[in-house]
Parts: sequence; structure tokens; C-alpha cells
Amino acid sequence: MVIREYSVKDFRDIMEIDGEAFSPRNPVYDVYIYVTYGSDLLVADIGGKVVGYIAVMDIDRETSKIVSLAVKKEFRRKGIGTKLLSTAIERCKERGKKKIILEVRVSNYPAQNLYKKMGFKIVDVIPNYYQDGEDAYLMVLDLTQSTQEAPLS
Ligand SMILES: CC(=O)SCCNC(=O)CCNC(=O)[C@H](O)C(C)(C)COP(=O)(O)OP(=O)(O)OC[C@H]1O[C@@H](n2cnc3c(N)ncnc32)[C@H](O)[C@@H]1OP(=O)(O)O
Repeated sequence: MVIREYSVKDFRDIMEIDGEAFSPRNPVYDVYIYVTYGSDLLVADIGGKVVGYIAVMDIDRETSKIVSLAVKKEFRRKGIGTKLLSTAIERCKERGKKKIILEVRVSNYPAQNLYKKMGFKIVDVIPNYYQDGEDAYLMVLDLTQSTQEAPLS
């Protein structure tokens, strides 16, 4: 498996991964925005097949936001989400970012566990953040003092 930058031929794979990962799925337009205007879009590639991706957008000079992260169902729990996230974090550091933020459903324990393992902390609850009325946790990773568990490769 390699983590590499997105290329335009990956769009269909990303839409497929999104379709099975999110309910309701991310609108095509949102995904189009990530891939067109994102600061960093990385994919996990196994033999030419994209099995996961992470999309990062810059909020301001010091802050980046993880706008989406997903791994194909049959490839989960193999460390791919960790590798995508740790690579994205490292690249934010290289771009001089001081913190990374994200929103995650309060019911999404798998993702929260992953983010906590990587040093993110819950700093706020955003009521009714999602269209179905579910609240979101706002999580933050302080890059000026973060210690990542996962090694980069
Ligand atoms: C900002 C946002 O995009 S929030 C939305 C995040 N994305 C989603 O929820 C989409 C659907 N989910 C997924 O695609 C995946 O489950 C992801 C991206 C959350 C995790 O990807 P994976 O490749 O499975 O993660 P990975 O194998 O690296 O697991 C790392 C850790 O996350 C946690 N974790 C992952 N899956 C689970 C699970 N099902 N239950 C509990 N903890 C879990 C564990 O702590 C795990 O470490 P461990 O395996 O040593 O116990």
C-alpha cells in the first residue's frame, strides 16, 4: 500500500468509498470542492486501486481542517486510516500549520478513537451540526506539542 497524492482519475473511486462510508453520503459537489480547492488530498493505493482517502483544507495560516477521511469497508482495521491521518498531519506540519481541527459525529466511536489515538482532543460540542440533527464534536490537534503514536512511512 502506498499513500500518494490524489489524481483526477481517482474521483470515481473516492465517490464509491464515500457512498459506503457516509450516510447520508457527501454530496458530489462537496467532494468536487475538496479535490479542486483542497490544500491536500491523499489516497491509499493498493495495486492501483484506491481504498481510502483523506481531504484537508486550510482555514487560515495556522489552521488546517480534516474535511473527510474514509477507508473502504473491507480494508478497515488494517492501519490504513492511521497511515492516511499521520501522513496528512506530517504534511500540515511541513506547511507550518499550528493546529488541525475537525468535526465528527458524537456517535462515531471508530473515528473518535482513531483521532484520540493520534492526539486530537474534544474541545466542544456543536449542536445539530449534521442535516439529520446529530451533534458534532469539535476536535483539535495542537501541532506545537503533538506526539503521534503512529510512525510515518
Ligand atoms: C472528519 C471526518 O471525516 S469524521 C468521519 C470519519 N470517517 C468515517 O466515519 C467513515 C467511515 N469509517 C471509516 O472509513 C473508518 O472506520 C475510519 C477512517 C474511521 C478508520 O479507518 P481504519 O483504516 O479502519 O483505521 P485503523 O485501522 O487505522 O484504526 C486505527 C484505530 O482507530 C480505532 N478504530 C478503528 N475502527 C474502529 C472500530 N470499528 N471500533 C472502535 N475503534 C476503531 C481503533 O482505535 C484503531 O486502532 P486499533 O486497531 O489498534 O484498535
